[in-house]
Amino acid sequence: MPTTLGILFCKSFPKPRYATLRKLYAPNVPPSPTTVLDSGALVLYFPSPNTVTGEDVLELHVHGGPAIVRAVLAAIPQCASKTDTVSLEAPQIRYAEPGEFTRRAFANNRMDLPQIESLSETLSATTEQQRKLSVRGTTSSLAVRYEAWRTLLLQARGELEALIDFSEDQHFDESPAVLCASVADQVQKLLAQINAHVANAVRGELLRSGISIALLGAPNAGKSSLLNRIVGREAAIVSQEAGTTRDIVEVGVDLGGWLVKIGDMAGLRKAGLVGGEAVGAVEQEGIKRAKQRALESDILIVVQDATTEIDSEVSETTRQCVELGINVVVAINKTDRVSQSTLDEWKSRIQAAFNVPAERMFFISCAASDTLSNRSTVKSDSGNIQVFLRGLQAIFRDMTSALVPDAEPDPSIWQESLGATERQRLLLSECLAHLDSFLLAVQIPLGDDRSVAAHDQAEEVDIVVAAESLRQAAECLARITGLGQSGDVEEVLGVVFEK
Ligand SMILES: Nc1nc2c(ncn2[C@@H]2O[C@H](COP(=O)(O)OP(=O)(O)OP(=O)(O)O)[C@@H](O)[C@H]2O)c(=O)[nH]1
Repeated sequence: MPTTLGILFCKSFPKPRYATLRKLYAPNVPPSPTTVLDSGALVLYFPSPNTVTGEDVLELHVHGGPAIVRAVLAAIPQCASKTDTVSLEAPQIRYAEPGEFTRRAFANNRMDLPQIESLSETLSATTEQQRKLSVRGTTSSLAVRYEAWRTLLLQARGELEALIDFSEDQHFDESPAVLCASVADQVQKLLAQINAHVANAVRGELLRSGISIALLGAPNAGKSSLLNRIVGREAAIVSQEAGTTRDIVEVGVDLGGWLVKIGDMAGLRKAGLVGGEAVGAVEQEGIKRAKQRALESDILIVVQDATTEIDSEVSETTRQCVELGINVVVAINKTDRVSQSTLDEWKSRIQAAFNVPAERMFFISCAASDTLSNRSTVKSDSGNIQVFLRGLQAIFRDMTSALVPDAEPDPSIWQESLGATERQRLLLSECLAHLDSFLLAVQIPLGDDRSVAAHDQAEEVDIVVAAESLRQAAECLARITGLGQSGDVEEVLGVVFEK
């Protein structure tokens, strides 16, 4: 196709992969100084197949004036109206549909489906960690891994089906029982790998959708003040009046490269009369929502006023969060109002109340004057807020770094697992369910005590059912890479190009 456009240059077609300076002329009229469209365009020609789409690509870098751009765009379709001396046939020239280059790249095997999904994420990445995550997925390594797993399953299924296809007197090098055991062994190893991959994909999801943080504490503990210090603006109302925050105030912020969603919530206190003051229905509803939000968070920050006692409602909800495995951090606030000896006492009190290790305990003062909006330039850290933020970031790093299975020779491949998208993760979970069915069919115990020893009586094993489970598991992997049902490809491309 680009050779057709040679008519624009009135000169030799540029040497492939060299940036060449060319005048662009109006097509189909004798070239003259009056038919020049752009006096100096940079032209780059990339012949297929090693191009972004796998097809010939011609890039015209013209001067940026709207009139020049308009004239060149108007001239391009005219190139197709007559064949020039170089091209054999005049192709249709039209504007590309949204995402068409990527679609063509996929059709010409220049990109696989996981790469396209990552490209979509690269384009929507807003934080540094999201950028790193999406860049990891733009190589073809994820697709290569899925395809290797699928091949392994197809081979395993082939071995099993040999047992069905051949007659009983057929000679096998291995007995059916040994063969079943060997296939089951391979499947169990694969299952462990996919499980580790899925666990990392869940961690990657935290980077993509943001880490959810809940601020929990008694009324007036300083939750809104802390939120404002973290985000560097007055996102929530701060007041001396207890019970100021009624509903959840959600704020999304980029903290050191991580997207976090912080929820400032109503202060917890028991329903009924508190200090002669009634807790109204609206506040009660706020407290209910606050507890729920805490239980659904990835990180719970308990804000404790250093001048008051620990509230029983706060400690109860915190304990529930600890039981759920939620990361709990305690920020002892208003340190400007108490002595050092009181602060020392707080350490043991917090440990006893919440069982939180010392590195998850921070002594802060939200009343201190430096603001976080200029935190990169602030040298002093009055209020210890920056120490607190660094502590939080260490937790983010911990929660979002790849888990590497023991004795893994190449940890880098597990980094890439973080880049697996939610669609891939769901299909992998489906694949795991089929592998479990397979192991059940060959009667390998499920659960932690999985044994690689196959059932001695291989004749009792339902080989047909087992082989079918392997086929379905392999199909899930095929759907991830776009080798499965064509509907999957269209669905993914549709979602990506919609964005
Ligand atoms: N001295 C001192 N006062 C603080 C500090 N942090 C917050 N305060 C004050 O404590 C009061 C309550 O602060 P808020 O941030 O509104 O507390 P809250 O926990 O959001 O309160 P509710 O919305 O009622 O749950 C305000 O008057 C703040 O100025 C601090 O570190 N030191």
